[in-house]
Amino acid sequence: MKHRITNDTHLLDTIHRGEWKHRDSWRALRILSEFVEGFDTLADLEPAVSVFGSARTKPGTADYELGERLGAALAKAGLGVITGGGPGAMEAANRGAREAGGVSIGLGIELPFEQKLNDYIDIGLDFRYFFVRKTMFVKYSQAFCVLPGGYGTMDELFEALTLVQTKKVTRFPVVLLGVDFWSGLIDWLRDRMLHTTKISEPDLDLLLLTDDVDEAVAHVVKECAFLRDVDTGKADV
Ligand SMILES: C/C(=C\CNc1ncnc2c1ncn2[C@@H]1O[C@H](COP(=O)(O)O)[C@@H](O)[C@H]1O)CO
Repeated sequence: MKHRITNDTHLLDTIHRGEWKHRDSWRALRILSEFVEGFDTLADLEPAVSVFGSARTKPGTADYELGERLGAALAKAGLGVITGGGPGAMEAANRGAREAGGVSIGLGIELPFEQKLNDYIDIGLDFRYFFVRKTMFVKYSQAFCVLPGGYGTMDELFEALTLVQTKKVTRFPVVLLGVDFWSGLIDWLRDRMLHTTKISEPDLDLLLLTDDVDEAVAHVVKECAFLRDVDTGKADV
C-alpha cells in the first residue's frame, strides 16, 4: 500500500536534514499556528477527560462497549470526553459521550494513510504534529482514562505518568480500564521497575486499575473536586 508523506515525517526526517534546514524555520511557524488554533478552539472547554485506546477495537466487542459506557458515564458526570478522534476505542468513547448528551471532542492526527474524524464528534480538530496534539490532551483534560490499546495508547499513558512523576502536572488521575488487559503490565511495573528501584511506590500508586466505569468516573470526579479546592485555596497539594 502506498503511504502519503506527512508533515511529522518531514520534520523528523534525518536523511534530508540539509535540504530542510531553511524550510524548517518556516515549519516552526506552521507548528506555532497549530498551537494557536488548538488553544483558541479549546480555551473555553468545560472540564473534560481524555480517553485513549486502540484504533483497532471493533464495534460490538467488549472493549468497544467498555469505551461507550465510559464515554457515557463521563458525560453524565458533566465531563467532556476528548479522544484522538479516530476509529476503535476513540470512536466508542466519543459515541458514548455524544449519545449521553455530553460534549464529545476529537483531536485527529494526520497519518500516512487516509484518515477522518469519527462520526460522533461535536468539536473536532485535525493536527499535523503529534507533539502539538499531545499538549492539547494534557492541557485541556483533568484526567486520562486508558482503554486497552497498542503502542499509541502506551505512549499516551506513559507520557501522562512521566508528567505527573516529574510534577509537570499535579494530581492528574490516570485510570486503566480493563483489569484482564492491564494486569500483566501492572505486575511487570511492580516486579521489575519497582523491584529494581527504577520507580518508587508512589509512582505505582498514580494508577487506578478497574473494570468498573462508575469507579473510574468517581475517582476522576473526586480528584477534580480536590483540584478545585486547591484552586480556591480550600485545600493544599
Ligand atoms: C490504525 C487505524 C487508524 C489509526 N487512526 C488513528 N486516529 C487517531 N488517533 C490515533 C490513530 N491511531 C493511533 N492514534 C492515537 O494513538 C492511540 C491509539 O493507538 P494504538 O496503537 O491503536 O493503541 C489513540 O489514543 C490515538 O490518540 C486504522 O484502523
